[in-house]
Amino acid sequence: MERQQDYAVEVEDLTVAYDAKPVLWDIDLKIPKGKLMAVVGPNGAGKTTLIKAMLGLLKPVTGAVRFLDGNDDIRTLKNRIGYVPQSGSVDWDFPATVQDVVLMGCYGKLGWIRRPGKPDVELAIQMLAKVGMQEYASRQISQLSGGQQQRVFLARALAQEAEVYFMDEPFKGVDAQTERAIVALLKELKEQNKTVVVVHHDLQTVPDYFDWVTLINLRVVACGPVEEVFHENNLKKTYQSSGTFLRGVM
Ligand SMILES: Nc1ncnc2c1ncn2[C@@H]1O[C@H](COP(=O)(O)OP(=O)(O)OP(=O)(O)O)[C@@H](O)[C@H]1O
Repeated sequence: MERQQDYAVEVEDLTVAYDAKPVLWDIDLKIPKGKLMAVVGPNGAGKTTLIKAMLGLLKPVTGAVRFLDGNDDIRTLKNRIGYVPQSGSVDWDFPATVQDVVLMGCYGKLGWIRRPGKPDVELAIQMLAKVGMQEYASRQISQLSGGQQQRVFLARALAQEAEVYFMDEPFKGVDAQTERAIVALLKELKEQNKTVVVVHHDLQTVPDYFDWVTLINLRVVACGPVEEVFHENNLKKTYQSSGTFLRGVM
């Protein structure tokens, strides 16, 4: 029998609307622990909205989201849940160095009162090295390219040492080398039994990068192991009427 704690995230009957217009309908999802899950669907399908609603950044019209061990209050889970927003969605008009930004990942563990100490700084530098950005540690975050900022966001999430990560298009606008580095990080997180939910647009790479997938377009078309649900029929249902060119994907 399935037990509550087998799931990293459970979404039940979730409906989300902007200005009374629903953009996600009746979403039910169960994401088992330790999975690398892609969320795929056409532009405007509601992928970012889903992530934000799961994180409590948007208030749903109906529905519930439960995390690890059935906890439905994300505020009590702070440092156990990590979020890498879409690059470009953060406006860095205040002065902060790359290292400062990565150290922000440690605040959940530290609390706001204790200042980060030497071990925290060492962890931050170690995580920057993982994403190939250690030489930029003292650079202002605003003076980095979009792809470099994306890597710093990843380092910040890693420094948090969370159990469940949400990443909104981490591969967007990154070069091939960075893409390989991010894939290696995802695999490393999986080896540590972390759960990672990734909004992803490149259908070709889904079977290589992920073991679980949710196909979404306003509603969930399918959710499950890639080898079971990522097939032409479901892709057609997901992308029909979106005008997306699917030939050559399967
Ligand atoms: N703040 C907002 N106010 C009103 N409508 C919004 C808002 N944000 C998103 N939407 C609408 O909600 C729908 C879902 O948007 P969302 O950004 O979640 O889609 P997505 O699947 O992430 O798209 P993309 O692949 O283009 O990033 C779209 O029709 C979008 O226009």
